Amino acid sequence: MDWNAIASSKGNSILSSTNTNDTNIKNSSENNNSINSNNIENIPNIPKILDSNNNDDDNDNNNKESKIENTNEHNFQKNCRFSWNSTDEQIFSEDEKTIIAVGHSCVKSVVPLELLRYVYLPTKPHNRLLDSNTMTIFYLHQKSFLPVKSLSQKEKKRILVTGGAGFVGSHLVDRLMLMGHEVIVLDNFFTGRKNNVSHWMNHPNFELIRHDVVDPFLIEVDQIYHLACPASPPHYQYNPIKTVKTSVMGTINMLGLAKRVKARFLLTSTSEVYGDPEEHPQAETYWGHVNPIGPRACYDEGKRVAETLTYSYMHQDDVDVRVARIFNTFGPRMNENDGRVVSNFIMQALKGEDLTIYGDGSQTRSFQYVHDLVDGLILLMNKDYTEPINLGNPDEYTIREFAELIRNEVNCSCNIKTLPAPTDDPKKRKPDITRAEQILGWKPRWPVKQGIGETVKYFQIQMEADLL
Ligand SMILES: O=c1ccn([C@@H]2O[C@H](COP(=O)(O)OP(=O)(O)O[C@H]3OC[C@@H](O)[C@H](O)[C@H]3O)[C@@H](O)[C@H]2O)c(=O)[nH]1
Repeated sequence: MDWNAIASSKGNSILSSTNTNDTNIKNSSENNNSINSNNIENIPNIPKILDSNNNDDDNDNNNKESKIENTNEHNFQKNCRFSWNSTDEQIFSEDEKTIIAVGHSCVKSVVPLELLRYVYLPTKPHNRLLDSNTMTIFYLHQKSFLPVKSLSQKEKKRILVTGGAGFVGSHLVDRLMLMGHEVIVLDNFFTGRKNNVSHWMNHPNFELIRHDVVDPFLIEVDQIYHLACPASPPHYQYNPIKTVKTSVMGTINMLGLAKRVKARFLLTSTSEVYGDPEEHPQAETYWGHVNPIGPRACYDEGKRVAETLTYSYMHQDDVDVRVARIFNTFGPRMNENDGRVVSNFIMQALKGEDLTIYGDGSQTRSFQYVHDLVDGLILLMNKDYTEPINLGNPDEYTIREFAELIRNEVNCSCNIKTLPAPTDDPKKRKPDITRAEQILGWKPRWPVKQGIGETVKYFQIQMEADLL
């Protein structure tokens, strides 16, 4: 991204201003996604930040067209009158219908949604150009970055995110970066992807390290968000021994690190610790119903041991811990072949294939959008509470209802076909989020339909750009 125009824009530089109300980010370049040696100079989609007062300067018609189109896309402030010092009341637009920001002011995690969308929902990929004639990809050099908050030395934390190149991890990293912290990502890229965080590479606040948490790692940090572990059933069942090792040895290594450098440690546990629940909805006090020798055990029991380890380090060694039990989560950057129901249904619908329901489709799940989860994780990390907390959206669907919802959202007339139910597939799941509401002041803000809309758009963009 060449945002050098930032420096030269008059007055409201998005980098230096704390109130970005008058700042527009525009893409004034061409929208041609295929390239040849003649137009390589005109590499498309290089956004420029211009002073909004300068909008009328350009008399070139073509340029005007592309400006209008891209203004709608990148004008972070147009409809939202967002300020970096926004309060929680300013998360929604004035008509209360549109979400314009994410986060919570009490932990200073509020950032404009448009900034985040700029990296996960570009109309064309920012850093890649596919030449379909020669089947070659040009990777574009990013010269500058989204604006991050300027924090004092006291406020600025060094934060380690294990699994930070994965689906959830990369959204957490985006938010922590925009908040102004220093972020170190550890990932072995089994399910994570460099592209999920490539927009931060070479940023002075960012480091990406290829490392498997199964091996010890030493670094001075203030906080550790421990996410590293494959989360989709086909992925975690692919190599169950490795999944157990990741949960057990990976968590021991990260807890050992937290103990040594006195960092606060947050474990991302899962609703799967409740197994095939006999209590509904599931509160944190429920002990669960897990088959210890079934195909899901490598993940379910792995995470249960990870929780046991976390509280053992707390009691025995005084490690400062947090535990989030994450319920089904979806959003952009899910792996298209990750095998979970949301990405499966969306990809099948976009390709016009049959939607595959496992079993009779009467099993239920409750789906949360990824921004809500990131909000909850940051709140939990920064609150003084050590018991486990459920993070999920209690909006419960049968899988058959969910298939209908995706068909409507994608507007496809695909059929539904049923396949055998997986062994030990939980029959129902819904979080009791009373604790999160009372302790964190958190509840989901994203209606499932709205999150699905963004996710469908993400997969559409990826498909159009031939990136899947
Ligand atoms: O194509 C599909 C995929 C999945 N399903 C069904 O949809 C339901 C949800 O399945 P997913 O694979 O998305 O997720 P699961 O609920 O089984 O596991 C998830 O639980 C919570 C998280 O911690 C993990 O991300 C994951 O383990 C299951 O009943 C599954 O059988 C389908 O009907 N069709």
